[in-house]
Amino acid sequence: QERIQAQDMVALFEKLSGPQPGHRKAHARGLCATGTFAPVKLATGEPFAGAALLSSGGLPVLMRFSIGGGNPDADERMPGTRGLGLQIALPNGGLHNFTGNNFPVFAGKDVETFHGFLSTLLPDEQGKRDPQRTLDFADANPSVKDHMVWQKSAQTAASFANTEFYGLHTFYFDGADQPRVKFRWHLSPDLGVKTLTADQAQAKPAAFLAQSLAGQLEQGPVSFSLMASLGAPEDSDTDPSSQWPAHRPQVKLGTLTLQQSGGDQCTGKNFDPNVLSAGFSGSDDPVLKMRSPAYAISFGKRLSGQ
Ligand code: HEM
Repeated sequence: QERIQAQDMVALFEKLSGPQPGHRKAHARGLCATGTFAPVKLATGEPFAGAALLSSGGLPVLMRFSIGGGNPDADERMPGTRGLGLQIALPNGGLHNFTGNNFPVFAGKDVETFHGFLSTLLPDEQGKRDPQRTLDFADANPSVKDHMVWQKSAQTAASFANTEFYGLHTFYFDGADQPRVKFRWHLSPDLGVKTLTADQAQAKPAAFLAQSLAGQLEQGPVSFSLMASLGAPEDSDTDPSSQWPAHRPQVKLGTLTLQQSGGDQCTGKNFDPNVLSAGFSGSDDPVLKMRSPAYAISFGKRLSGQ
């Protein structure tokens, strides 16, 4: 099997959505927001205790909520991928990014499988798409199946504030007075998960998510809990299509509270998920590793109007 590079992924995204100069090559449609991160207090020896990320309250946060795909005018009534790029600024000048999606399992065990899966969505020479190609690919590549099951059942997000976001990859934390922590993170909306039926979604305008979020912010606090699931030795740390058992212990790391939504502070940002604060590191997951070069290529292109 041919090795797929970051530029091949970006080229495929550009084929799927057509060239969109100046826009992100994935998650092109987005909504920026700001807020603060308040960490929980952890006792010495507990997992994550002593992390710089968790050592002081009220850290400034920049967020970008998004719709999957390269179309900057994507219809928000459509079910499917929603994303969140989250950047926490530490007092020492460090940054920690958490960039996740609303699905709990990735479409493929590695970059080649993900690329193959997305390629089945391209139209043929006659401009026709063939869903059977995708089904045949899934039969030959079972690691995309759990994601396809999710996609089939996914409903339209009612609001970004009512959406759960999953980091999918495995990360590590190395701190003093504790064994190495192996974890996967997710953000759980404190207002609860809410989705729309197809009829409810069709009754909305094509763009409603900015207003939904602004309305919720007027009514009261909008927040998320940052959670970490702790992995057992047998849980995969390199395969984002392999879900960990749901009963793994969970630690709450803190609360993310939104202050404002709208604005263009996210335009010049790159929410590269491998930018991590002291003590944290990414696993050898090849999909996680590919994300840094792919985001950098897209970042450079969009900043230069390509
Ligand atoms: C090989 C796998 C992947 C590739 C090649 C890829 C590629 C990209 C690219 C090129 C961008 C645009 C970056 C920019 O212009 O700033 C992007 C954005 C994004 N991706 Fe991925 N991605 C991958 C996997 C994932 C996964 C696993 C997740 C979720 C866990 C994810 C979530 C997001 C989100 C939320 C954004 C929007 C970030 C923002 O608002 O700036 N991606 N991705």
